[in-house]
Amino acid sequence: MSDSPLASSASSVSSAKGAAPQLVERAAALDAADVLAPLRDLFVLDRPATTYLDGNSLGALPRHVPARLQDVITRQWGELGIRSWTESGWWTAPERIGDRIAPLVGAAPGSVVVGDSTSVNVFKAVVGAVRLAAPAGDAAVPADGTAVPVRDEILVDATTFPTDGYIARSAARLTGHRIVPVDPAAATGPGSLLGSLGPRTAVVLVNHVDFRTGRLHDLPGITAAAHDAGGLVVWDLCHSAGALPVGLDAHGVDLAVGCTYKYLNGGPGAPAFLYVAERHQSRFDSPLPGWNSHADPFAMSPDFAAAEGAVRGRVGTPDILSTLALDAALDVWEGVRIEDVREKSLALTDFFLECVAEYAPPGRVRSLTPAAHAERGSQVALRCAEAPAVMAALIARGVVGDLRRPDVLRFGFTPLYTGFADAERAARVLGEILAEVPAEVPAQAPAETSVEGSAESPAATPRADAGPGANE
Ligand SMILES: Cc1ncc(COP(=O)(O)O)c(C=O)c1O
Ligand SMILES: Nc1c(O)cccc1C(=O)C[C@H](N)C(=O)O
Repeated sequence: MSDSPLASSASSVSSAKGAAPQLVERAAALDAADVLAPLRDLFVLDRPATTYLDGNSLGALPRHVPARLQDVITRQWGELGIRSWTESGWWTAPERIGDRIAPLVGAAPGSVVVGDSTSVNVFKAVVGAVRLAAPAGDAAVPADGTAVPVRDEILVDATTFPTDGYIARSAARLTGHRIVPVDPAAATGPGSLLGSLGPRTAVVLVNHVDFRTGRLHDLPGITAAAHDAGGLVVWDLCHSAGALPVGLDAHGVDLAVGCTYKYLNGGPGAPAFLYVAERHQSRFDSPLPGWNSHADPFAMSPDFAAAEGAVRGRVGTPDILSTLALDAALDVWEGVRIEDVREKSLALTDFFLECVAEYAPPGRVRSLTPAAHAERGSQVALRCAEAPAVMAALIARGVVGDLRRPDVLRFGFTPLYTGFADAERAARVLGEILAEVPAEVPAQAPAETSVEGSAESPAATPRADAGPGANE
């Protein structure tokens, strides 16, 4: 792998065929003024050969992680062996590392724990939330005999990453609730999240940023509205943790989950995290109470007594190698302000859209990502009729984004290591490829954001993912 400093990458871009000089110069100026630019050297990036825009699927490797893992394996495991559970702090790693993630998502110490996959944590959070809400079937019957509707509905983001939907449906079957699919982006009306809240709402499960379109949902507004209706909210932060300020405590979120292998760079299959608001912790009743969630695990008691705090969200023995790789990866956040990350993320995605408008032949791609900053996460999704061939060609030329079938090109922008010259190069290579790949059908779908101009709400896209193909 070769890494080169920003300056040499900018000069290689400026001499590139077909580059628009004003964009190359702007990219160089923006990179030079970027307060986060020095962090890029903390990562292994195959530059200039590769422009890595897939940190919204798998974050890049921080340089120091291999040596730290080597120590965990050879010294902590090899030499200390079983003693490392105490002497190397293995036993308390899930809550200690949770406390390192907490400030990045606006959570108090003691409210975040790492472990298991996001999917498993969605299960814990949804069932836990249902148990915190008024139990289904427990209708209060007032003196006049009028039945009060029970809280028997789980509202689920209809555009959710599939695993959340599958797990919510299973949780609903187990708890006797019904699933109500809702559109979290629609302001009001039938089918909208806000319009579906009511006295039957027990729990709302929403993705903070839509994995496909990059749309950022209104966490403060949805949380407040769900509470006004008497329900609880579970947020999936996979695409926002480490990409933008979340403010879990400030906005009164009940429970949240997220993965650590995207913007937190914890590595493939790194453990996920679970947030339980302080005010709910004493009543949080995990559906997966394992011995690691017990108040005194080594009592090995047949009776379960839940630990205090976020620790009760643990289940069984943590995956120490992955957990400590994540621990090491989090070092790159030392002194980094998430507000600076957000500012750069928006500037990067704005600039990329501007470059795409300059380089892409008219009408070949349309942005599904909202133009409004308040509605945008840290990725750009472009609808393109020839997306599978185009993404394969992009990857072959060193621009690594991903494809979401059938027709979405996704580009993730990770402010810790993505620069403005990367955005310019990616858009330029995309333009070259689009000029070579013949158009299948005119891409003129309405109600999307044209990269050439105005912003409108993107339509929900059909989902047909079945398994990984070329960078899926
Ligand atoms: C929003 C969201 N939730 C959940 C997941 C996946 O969960 P898991 O870590 O269990 O694979 C992803 C991505 O894989 C995701 O984007
Ligand atoms: N977790 C993934 C994996 O193990 C393989 C490939 C992709 C992923 C992803 O994270 C996909 C991602 N959540 C998405 O937004 O599409």
